[in-house]
Amino acid sequence: MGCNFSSQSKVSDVPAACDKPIPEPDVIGKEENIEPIEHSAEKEVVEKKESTPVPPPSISPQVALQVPEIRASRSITPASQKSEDPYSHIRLLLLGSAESGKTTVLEQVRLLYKQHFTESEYFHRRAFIYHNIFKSIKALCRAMRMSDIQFADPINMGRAQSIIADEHGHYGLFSKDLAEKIKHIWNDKSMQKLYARRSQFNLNDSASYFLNNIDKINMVDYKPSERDLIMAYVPTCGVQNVIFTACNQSFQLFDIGGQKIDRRKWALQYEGIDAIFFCIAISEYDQVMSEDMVTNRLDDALNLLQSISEDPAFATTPIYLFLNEIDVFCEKLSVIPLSKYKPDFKGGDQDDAIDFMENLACEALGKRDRSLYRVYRCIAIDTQMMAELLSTVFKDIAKRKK
Ligand SMILES: Nc1nc2c(ncn2[C@@H]2O[C@H](COP(=O)(O)OP(=O)(O)OP(=O)(O)O)[C@@H](O)[C@H]2O)c(=O)[nH]1
Ligand SMILES: [Mg+2]
Repeated sequence: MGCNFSSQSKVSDVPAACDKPIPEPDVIGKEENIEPIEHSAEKEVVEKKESTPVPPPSISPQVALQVPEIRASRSITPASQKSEDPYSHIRLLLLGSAESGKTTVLEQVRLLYKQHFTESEYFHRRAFIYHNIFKSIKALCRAMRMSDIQFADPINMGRAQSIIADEHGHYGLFSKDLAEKIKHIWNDKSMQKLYARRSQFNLNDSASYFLNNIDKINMVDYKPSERDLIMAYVPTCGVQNVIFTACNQSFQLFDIGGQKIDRRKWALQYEGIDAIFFCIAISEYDQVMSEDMVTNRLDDALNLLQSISEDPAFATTPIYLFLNEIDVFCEKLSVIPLSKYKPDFKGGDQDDAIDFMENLACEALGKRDRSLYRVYRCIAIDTQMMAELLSTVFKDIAKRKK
């Protein structure tokens, strides 16, 4: 049986998705402070501190989007120093391992609670969309090389080799030649067969979404849509936060990078936190961490949840647990049996498998009073689902605060 308070999300008719990216060296550059946005109506503020730089928009897009792949300062300013009166808001902290959906939740909050993106943020996300596309096609080419599948068009073999050999980050418009190569490879009949087996190798969850839209994206005047922003993966380095109003209450939501290197600085953000949003990508049951290529990602996420749950700093702080990526999880189950990785799972349908995952999470929260956590099943890229879920959660938090 699952825990109480679960939102029984529909697991049929969910968007198609795929696997996590093949690990590569960290992306980055120097730290960037994005100007706070002020909305005249409610004076809501978005503050950002990410260390993923993008050259200034004044440079020509072709040149400007070539973001260097250097990781620089990852310093995190303690949340308590980030606004004049940090305790005037209900303070929420997003935690979870890398690629668990934390930033996706934050970006849904921004879309749903009308925190518009600045031009520089669009520019920044756009750079990463090119990078996401290149990383995905490279991962697919590598997987093809390792598989027993041959390209339907033999010319694509040479194209794939050149993609694999290309060490650039590709944070900008693709040349016409490169765009054509990517399209030929992606549209190869055999590639589609390989893609159907994507659960067997690491691939970004949004690979097909962006690869299918490459013509629209590879345009000088391309501006990402809201959907594109939600689908992009921009690894968070440092901390970012958004201030918004819900249930007549002011909230401040903090999002921190979930990679191991970032976790060392998490504790700087713990002061004065009113509730934790913890994300687990339950689809990761068969994957290993990019940091060490050994630790199972789900086990890592559950251990992390347990350590946060048992941290004295959060002894009385409610945890809202988001069992995320239900769509990818359900898609994967038929290809990669859960019992192979979790022998305690004795089989059953999708709902049984989700219940099993929920039980694992509840075990990790085992020492915590039942009134101090809620568990929700979600697909963070689904804006409608998140609208309902977040509204319920904000109401609950506001009620607790009264
Ligand atoms: N299909 C699918 N994709 C998702 C879901 N949630 C997030 N994603 C995608 O997964 C990728 C990673 O999500 P993020 O929200 O950036 O992950 P994160 O936890 O912030 O990762 P770090 O910043 O590295 O700690 C993005 O491409 C998202 O679009 C989901 O429920 N389903
Ligand atoms: Mg993030």
